[in-house]
Amino acid sequence: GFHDISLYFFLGPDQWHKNYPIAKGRHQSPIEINNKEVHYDRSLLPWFASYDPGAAKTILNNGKTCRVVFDDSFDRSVLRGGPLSGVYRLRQLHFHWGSSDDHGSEHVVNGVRYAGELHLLHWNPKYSNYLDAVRRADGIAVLAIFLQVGKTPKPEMKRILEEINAIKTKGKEAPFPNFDPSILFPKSHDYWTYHGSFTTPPCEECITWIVLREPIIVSSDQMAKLRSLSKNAENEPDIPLVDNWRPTQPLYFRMVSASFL
Ligand SMILES: Cc1cc(C)cc(S(N)(=O)=O)c1
Ligand SMILES: [Zn+2]
Repeated sequence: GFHDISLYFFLGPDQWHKNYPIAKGRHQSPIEINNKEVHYDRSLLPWFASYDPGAAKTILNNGKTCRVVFDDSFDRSVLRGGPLSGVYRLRQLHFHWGSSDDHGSEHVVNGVRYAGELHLLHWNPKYSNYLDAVRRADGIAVLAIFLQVGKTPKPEMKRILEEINAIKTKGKEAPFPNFDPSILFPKSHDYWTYHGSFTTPPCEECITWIVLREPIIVSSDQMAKLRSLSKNAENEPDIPLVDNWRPTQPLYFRMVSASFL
């Protein structure tokens, strides 16, 4: 249908504003993070994730990314601290990647594009539900982790990538029980934070971004695994699911704060 997001990637991010004017807003994501414009904020607290592995439910291919969804019916898996006030409930995680290892991340750091980017999306339970939270400036918190291609991949990524065969085409879903995504975190919790938006339509400006400085290492084969996903449904001609990242957007008058010197 016309509201099918994958159509928007087909039309191109520069067309999104025709249906979602906010896509040309002043608080859009992703952005380029440049050391010159970053402000070290020593009042920033460390962030903490306390996730219940039992909250993991399913993994699915929705035609625009590979997504793992979690039970967010109560404060079961939460993110707290950092720039956030109160706890935010983990709802889903998903990935962005390119058509080759030299690009694919959404955020760019001092001109460096990574092969991919993992987003863990959380919502503020002070609002009655997720759809209410996406209409609020402090409604959503996304923890973003860069995927860097290297020789010694993180073994914890294997579990997700093994499931990829079961969700090759759009609409395919498989059970994904007993998974604590914090095993994917890098050693350092150093982060940048700024206020931004969804990187896909409707591009709501409701996200407190927490972008980790340290990437996690994946192998080139693991990135190829993500690229083996298809945008199309089972009985349709194959369209590789690649390059599901939005180009960086203007920073305008925003401050990017760093938790580290
Ligand atoms: C596809 C998609 C859905 C949602 C809720 C959030 C995002 S993002 N990239 O802004 O975290 C992407
Ligand atoms: Zn995302």
